[in-house]
Amino acid sequence: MIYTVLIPDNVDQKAVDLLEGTEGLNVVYTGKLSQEELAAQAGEAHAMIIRSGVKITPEVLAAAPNLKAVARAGVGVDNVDLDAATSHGVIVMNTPGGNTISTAEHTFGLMIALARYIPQGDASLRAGRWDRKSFVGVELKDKVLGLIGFGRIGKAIARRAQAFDMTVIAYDPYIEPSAGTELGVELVQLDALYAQADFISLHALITDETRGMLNTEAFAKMKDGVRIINASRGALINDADLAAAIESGKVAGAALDVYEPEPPTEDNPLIGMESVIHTPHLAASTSDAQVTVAVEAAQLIINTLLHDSPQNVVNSAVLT
Ligand SMILES: NC(=O)C1=CN([C@@H]2O[C@H](COP(=O)(O)OP(=O)(O)OC[C@H]3O[C@@H](n4cnc5c(N)ncnc54)[C@H](O)[C@@H]3O)[C@@H](O)[C@H]2O)C=CC1
Ligand SMILES: O=C(O)CCC(=O)C(=O)O
Repeated sequence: MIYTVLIPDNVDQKAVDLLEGTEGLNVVYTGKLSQEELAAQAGEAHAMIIRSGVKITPEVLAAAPNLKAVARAGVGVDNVDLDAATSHGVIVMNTPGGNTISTAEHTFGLMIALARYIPQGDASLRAGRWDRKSFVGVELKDKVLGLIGFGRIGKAIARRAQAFDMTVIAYDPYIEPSAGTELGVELVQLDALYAQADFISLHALITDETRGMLNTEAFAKMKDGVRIINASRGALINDADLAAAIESGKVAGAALDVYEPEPPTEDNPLIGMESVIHTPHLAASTSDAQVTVAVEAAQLIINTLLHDSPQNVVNSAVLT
C-alpha cells in the first residue's frame, strides 16, 4: 500500500525530504493552496500536513474520502473543523512546543516596539522627517505585564519579562494557582489583571469563552494608557471596541500579529491607526521553529500511517 501525503501549505523542505525518503509514501507538496484548490486535490490524500493558511472544512473532508490523518505544523487547530474530522474518522494532531520560543520572542519584540514606537519612528525617518518629540515611549522596567493564558508561550514570556524587571501577573482559570510560583508570577482573577496591568498580552486558546473577550466592557476595567499585545488569535479581540478604546485614549496602543479573518479585511478599523503596529501572523515564522514543527508533523504522519501509532491527537474521540 502506498499512502499519499498532501502538503497544501508552505512547510520546511526538511519535512518534505523526510517524507519522500520514507518507503510507502507518495508526497504531493503544492505550497499554499486556495480552499477550492485544496478540495480539488484532496481526493487522493491519505494524510495532510497543514499550517494556518488552509482550513479543513466539512467541504474539504467530504472531498477527501481516503483521508486518515491531518497534522498541524504548529499549535492552533482552530482552522480544522474538529467535530467534522471526528465524524469522518480523521485523526487530527498538532506539534505543541516547537514554536513556543519563536512566538514568545516575537511577542516580546512587539511589546518593546509598542513601548518605544519603533515602527512609527522608522516610518517617520523613511518619510524624510527627523522627529524625536512624537515618539517618547515608556520603559518596561517596573511595569506590570498581565498575561491572559499561562500555558507554554505565556510562561516563556514571563521568564523573559523577569529579565526586564517587569512584574508579571497572569489569568488562567484552567491551571493551579501554584503554577506561577516557580516563575514568581501571581495568578490573579481577570478583573484584577485588568485593573493592574500596564501591558496585557494574550496567550489563551480561542474558545467560546475567550472569543471577543477584549471588548468595551473589558477595556473599561483596564488602567488608562494600557497597551495590548496579541500574538494568539485575532478573534480574542473585538476590533471595533479596541479601535474605539484607542481613539478615546483609554488604550495607548496595540501590537497585533493575528487577525480575524486572516488576512484582515480592508474595513478592519485597526489597520492604519497610528498607535497600532502589525505583523502578518509571523510569530512562529523562524527557520528554527519551522524546521522543528514541520519535521515533527511529518514524523506524526509517518507514525500514524505506517506504524498505526498516532500521537498528540487533538480529537481523541476519534480513537474510541
Ligand atoms: N502567532 C503565532 O504564530 C502563534 C500563535 N499561537 C497561539 O498562541 C496560543 C497559546 O499557545 P500555547 O501557549 O502553545 O498554548 P497552551 O495550550 O500551552 O496555553 C494556552 C493556555 O490558555 C489557557 N486558557 C484556556 N482558556 C482560557 C481562558 N478562558 N482564559 C485564560 N486562559 C485560558 C489554557 O489553560 C492554557 O494554559 C494559541 O492560541 C496558539 O494557537 C501559537 C504559536 C504561534
Ligand atoms: O503556521 C504558523 O506560522 C502559525 C502558527 C500558529 O499560529 C500556531 O502554531 O498556532
